[in-house]
Amino acid sequence: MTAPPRLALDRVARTFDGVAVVDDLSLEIAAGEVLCLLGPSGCGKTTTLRIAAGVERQSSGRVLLEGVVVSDANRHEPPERRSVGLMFQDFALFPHLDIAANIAFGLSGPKRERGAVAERFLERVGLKGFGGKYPHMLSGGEQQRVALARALAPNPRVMLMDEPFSGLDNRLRDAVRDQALSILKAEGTAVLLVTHDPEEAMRMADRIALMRKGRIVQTGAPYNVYNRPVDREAASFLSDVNVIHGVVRNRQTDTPFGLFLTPKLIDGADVEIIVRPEHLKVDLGENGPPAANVKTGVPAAGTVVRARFVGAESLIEVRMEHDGARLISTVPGAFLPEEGARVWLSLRRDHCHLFPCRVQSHVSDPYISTDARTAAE
Ligand SMILES: Nc1ncnc2c1ncn2[C@@H]1O[C@H](COP(=O)(O)OP(=O)(O)OP(=O)(O)O)[C@@H](O)[C@H]1O
Repeated sequence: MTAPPRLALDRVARTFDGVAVVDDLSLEIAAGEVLCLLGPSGCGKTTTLRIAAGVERQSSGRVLLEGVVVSDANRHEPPERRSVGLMFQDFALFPHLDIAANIAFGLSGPKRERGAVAERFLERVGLKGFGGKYPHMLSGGEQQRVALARALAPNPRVMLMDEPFSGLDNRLRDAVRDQALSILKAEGTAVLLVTHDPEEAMRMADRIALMRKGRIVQTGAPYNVYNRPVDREAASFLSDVNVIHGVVRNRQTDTPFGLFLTPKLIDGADVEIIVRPEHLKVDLGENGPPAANVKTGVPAAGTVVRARFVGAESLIEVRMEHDGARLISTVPGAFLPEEGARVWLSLRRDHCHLFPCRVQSHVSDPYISTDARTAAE
């Protein structure tokens, strides 16, 4: 028999003043798994986490820990009875307690045992010997690691983390979160991590749950969420995107970059082809336009309006000749064509995502028929 998920939210909703902040949201997290709840500010991430912790009570739905209902319409276990660890951005260490006492604070049992556990977790986070110091004597990164040790010391079955690393500068953040991740993995803790930072989510998560307006709109491994977005908003939340517009004619969309088959869409439907900057190829075309091929379609010409070296890659902005639109390409290394140079752009067609526009100018429903859509899905 498979073990029940460490944490499950089952059709959870929360309204404030009649507004649904969390709306029919379900998720499950297994032991040793990191699920990142990723979404823009105000989409309901923190409220979801607070419901999981028991700090907030949902308006409807259930919260289960290891298959046991801890909150539904009839019961509500308080946070301290849920065996969940909490770590927030504004983690407050107790200033009047030394580091060892801070870590031992939530532990039960004889003082000596609590002290030994605190020592062990200090060592785990690389702060052996810091037990007698006080919080103000530690750097931000060290304090964050103490907060992690404090959250882990009671051996929680589930760890709930809300933007826990956002107070740290970039380099320190990478080091602290990599260390946190390896400890959490070693402990086999189920982790729900809330963030609005796609890079953090992709770095930390086994699965990302992309959230918008109180709902999860897509869940999957980071690679899949990045490479198979469900819609334009999902694509553009994870990185900058280029948008190429087209209109369906005879079941296909003709663009300056070649034809795209659109068999499910009706003639006249407006479509958007979304492509990330790293999937847009730049060619100087010194010997004329590069040849069209199956992988990259037809190259289209434009003029370089900006070329910048930004470290591991270069960023090239091109104004297209066919419609004046500006497209951005990122290419590895220091490839810097002259501003004003004529170049050819082509698309990695396997990384293009085609969606009907949300607002249509010629048709009311872009799909051929509801039946056709259902059959095709
Ligand atoms: N106690 C409350 N009373 C009324 N409205 C609330 C309450 N808590 C949250 N909200 C509202 O619910 C919405 C979602 O808030 P929440 O903090 O869950 O979003 P979030 O995605 O975590 O945002 P951020 O990334 O900015 O922290 C916001 O519009 C917020 O103002």
